[in-house]
Formats: sequence, C-alpha cells, structure tokens
Amino acid sequence: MNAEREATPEAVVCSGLNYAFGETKAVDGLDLSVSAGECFGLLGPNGAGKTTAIRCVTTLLPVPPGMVTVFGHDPAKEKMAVRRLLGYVPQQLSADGGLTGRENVSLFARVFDVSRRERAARVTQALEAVDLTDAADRLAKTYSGGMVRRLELAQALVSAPRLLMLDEPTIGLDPIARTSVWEHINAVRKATGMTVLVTTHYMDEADQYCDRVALMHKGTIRALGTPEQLRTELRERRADGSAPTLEDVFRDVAGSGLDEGGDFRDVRSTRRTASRVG
Ligand SMILES: Nc1ncnc2c1ncn2[C@@H]1O[C@H](COP(=O)(O)OP(=O)(O)OP(=O)(O)O)[C@@H](O)[C@H]1O
Repeated sequence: MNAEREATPEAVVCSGLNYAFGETKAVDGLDLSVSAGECFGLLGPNGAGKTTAIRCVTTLLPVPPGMVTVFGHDPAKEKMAVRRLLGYVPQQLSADGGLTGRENVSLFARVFDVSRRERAARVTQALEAVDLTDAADRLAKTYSGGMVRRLELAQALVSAPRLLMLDEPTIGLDPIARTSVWEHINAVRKATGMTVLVTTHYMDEADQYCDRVALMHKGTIRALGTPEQLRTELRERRADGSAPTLEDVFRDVAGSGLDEGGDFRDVRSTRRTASRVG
C-alpha cells in the first residue's frame, strides 16, 4: 500500500516550461509540481501566464517533450493518454444554451469517449454531483450564472477525471454561488481523490480551499507554499505585529507589477466572465 502510494507519480510536473506568443513570453521557465490528490491554486495578476500554462498541461497548446508530465505522461508524446486523465473548465463559456443540461453533459461524455454502455449513468451521476438533477431537462439558457458554472463542472466531471483543471471557476459569481461551486468540487474530491488545479483571482478562496498555492508573475513562479506558510513567512519578515493576508503576500512578491494594470480584480476578466455567464 505504502509502496503503491510512493509509486504514484505527481499529478502535474512542469520543468522549465516555456511558451511564447510571438515576442511575448507568456510562460517563462515555469517549474511546478502538483501532487496527486491536492487542490493547488495558481494565482497571479492578469497576464501572468496562468491560462497559457494550464493550456500547455491540457494539450491545447503544443509544448516540446520533457517540459510537462501529467501522472507521468508527457503531452508531447501521449496526447490522448493525457486527455483521458483530464477534466477542464475553461474561462470561456463551454455550455450550449440551446441544449438542456443533460444534453450538454451527454455531448461531453461522447467527446471524452465515455463508453456507450456507461454514458447515461455517468451523465446522471455528474448532474447529481453538481445538484442539477431537477434542472437537467431545462435549456441551459434558462440557468442562472451559478447553475451554468455547475453545469460546466458536470461536463468536466463526466469522464471521471483524475485531474480537474479549472480556469477562474468562480469569477463574476455572487458569494453564495461561489461557495456552492467550491462545495461541489470538494465533495467530488472527497469521494474520488481527484486532483484539482485551479486559477483564481479570489485570494480568500485560495486561502480557504487550496492546499498549496503558487503566485505566478511574468511567466514564472514567485512564491509557493501553503497559504498558512506564505502568510507566516511575510509576518515574520515584516515583524511589525501585523497579520498579513494572502493578498498582502502577493502584493509583496509581485510588487509594482500588480499596479501596472494587473490588479486581481481586473476589469478585463470580469467583463469576459460577464459575457460568459450571460
Ligand atoms: N492567443 C494569444 N496571442 C497572443 N498573446 C497572448 C495570447 N494568449 C495570451 N497572450 C499573452 O500572454 C501573456 C499571458 O497571458 P495569459 O492569458 O496566460 O495570462 P493569465 O495569467 O491567464 O491572465 P488572465 O487572468 O487575464 O487570464 C499575456 O501577455 C497575454 O497578453
């Protein structure tokens, strides 16, 4: 049993990951390791490179061999093996308002190659897991923003992923809907041991729900640890009796970078999300 656990590879490893859009180095030598079963938060201002890094891990952006592994599989060599392990909720709307909740989840089940025999049961389970059973046969365009987000979660969960990747899953939602999304994620984690890699601008969420967090700034990691470790380190460094928040930690690490238009509650993301959740 112990030997088995020791043999479990890290869920995600990025080793000197680089990705550039023309002259823009979006990800610049990123080293990152996410353990199996943990909830890992990738934080940072707009433009830090979080989405690009996540897309490299999901195989949506091509990277050379040796820079990324997902449970030991290299996306450059084993794209389909990696995809079978993943669930991904992108920032952009991934549900179709003209389909019912059930039809949306069924579509993902087909795309992610859930076997025909298991499909109906898995769709029902995924909808149940996010509390959408009662609304399953209504058109998604009648859903609230929080329900749409939970539907997208069901779409990502239907293939029973070992690694769930969520890009800003709660931005733009009211506090009750945000809590609800996290409660559903955590219930599935508890039941399945699924690993979660999430980007968020909400420091309070990262503090509350993530086992470890990394601050990404200008394409690379500037701080890494449990929220508690990072807060304690800053408190000890400041030694002025104040009790820093996680946001203070990240302002300290990223310095003026956060004020150069990269604020955590950047208008750009909010607008993007407003259009996403309709
Ligand atoms: N398709 C693209 N073409 C050109 N440049 C891009 C593209 N996507 C991202 N970039 C640039 O790469 C850098 C990193 O962007 P990325 O979206 O990965 O950051 P992010 O941390 O996810 O920010 P946000 O919170 O705004 O999503 C930015 O400078 C961005 O402008």
